[in-house]
Amino acid sequence: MAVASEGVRPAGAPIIEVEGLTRHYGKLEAVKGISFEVYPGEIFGFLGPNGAGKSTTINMLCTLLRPTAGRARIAGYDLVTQRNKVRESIGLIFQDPSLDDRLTADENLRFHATVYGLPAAVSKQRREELLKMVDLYDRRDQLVRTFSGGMKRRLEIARGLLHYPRVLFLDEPTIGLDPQTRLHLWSYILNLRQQKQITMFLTTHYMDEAEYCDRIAIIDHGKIVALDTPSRLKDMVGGDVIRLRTSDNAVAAQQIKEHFGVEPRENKGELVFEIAGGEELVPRIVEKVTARIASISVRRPTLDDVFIKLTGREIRDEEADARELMRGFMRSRRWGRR
Ligand SMILES: Nc1ncnc2c1ncn2[C@@H]1O[C@H](COP(=O)(O)OP(=O)(O)OP(=O)(O)O)[C@@H](O)[C@H]1O
Repeated sequence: MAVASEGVRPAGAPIIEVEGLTRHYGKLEAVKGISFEVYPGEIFGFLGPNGAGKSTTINMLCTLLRPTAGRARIAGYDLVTQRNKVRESIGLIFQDPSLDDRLTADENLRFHATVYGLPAAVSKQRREELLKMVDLYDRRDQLVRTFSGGMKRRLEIARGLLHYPRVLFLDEPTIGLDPQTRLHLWSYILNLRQQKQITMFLTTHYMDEAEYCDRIAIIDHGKIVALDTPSRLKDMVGGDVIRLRTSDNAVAAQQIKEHFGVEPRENKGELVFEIAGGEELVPRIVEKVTARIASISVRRPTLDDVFIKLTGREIRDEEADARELMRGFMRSRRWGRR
């Protein structure tokens, strides 16, 4: 499988350097010798389906999981031999909430500041600054239990930044949140990058979310299959995406191949193919395909199309949807129980 070239490489020394990073769980090779670099101030995304190895990678980079092989440096510190230095340089925001909802927003931050050994005056000043930044200052003395999912995530972001890390790791930061809250949270993340020039490494399986990243590594079965900016990745698809539903897909596919030189694939009863200048070609397609056309659509490629092009599969599948639903359910139960 080809790995897309890294077309745009930001200037300066990398803040995350990963070389041949590998992790086995028994016989399973969950992460298979991946290599990449992230540059200061970048929002770098790891995009891939459930089970691709995203969490395993982020856990290794956060020093929570020991690599089986390979090496990595964060802010110049070696992941294995300088673990404490790495930990001082990073902030973490995980999939599952880790706030104490019996405490107030400010108490949660104060506890974290104590763990990091921040002097009282510094802690007070940063708590104030960060609570304002995530728009929770007015709610600082209220119990986290009364917060919405989006507010809790914002508080987690503030907490992850208390010790002024150089790199913030976010594992599926918006999982289980509704689309509007996800959008809102992203405006905070982008704002944060602008204000603090912080480097962010995040994992996601949401295509729209990956679009916010400066660069994306697409990961599948523990390997990076492409790494580039979202727009350059989409260029790989090679034109617009045309979907066609006909009364006889076999005949239509043959005619498209004959007249346009592309071989459509069948997906859920539709013929799908990529071609440059799709909109202008629609009348000719209608003319050349003799099977009755029930529907035809043309759109610009998405990252989903890139993933299909690279792996032959869609990134979302029903199993993943079901797993995510279950995760949201478990999370709401856990919060409810406390
Ligand atoms: N502790 C573990 N023991 C054994 N296998 C594991 C363990 N953690 C993960 N795996 C396996 O390693 C592979 C990669 O999992 P990982 O959680 O890193 O993927 P992911 O891309 O983050 O997916 P998800 O979003 O579902 O967490 C999967 O096959 C998973 O089942």
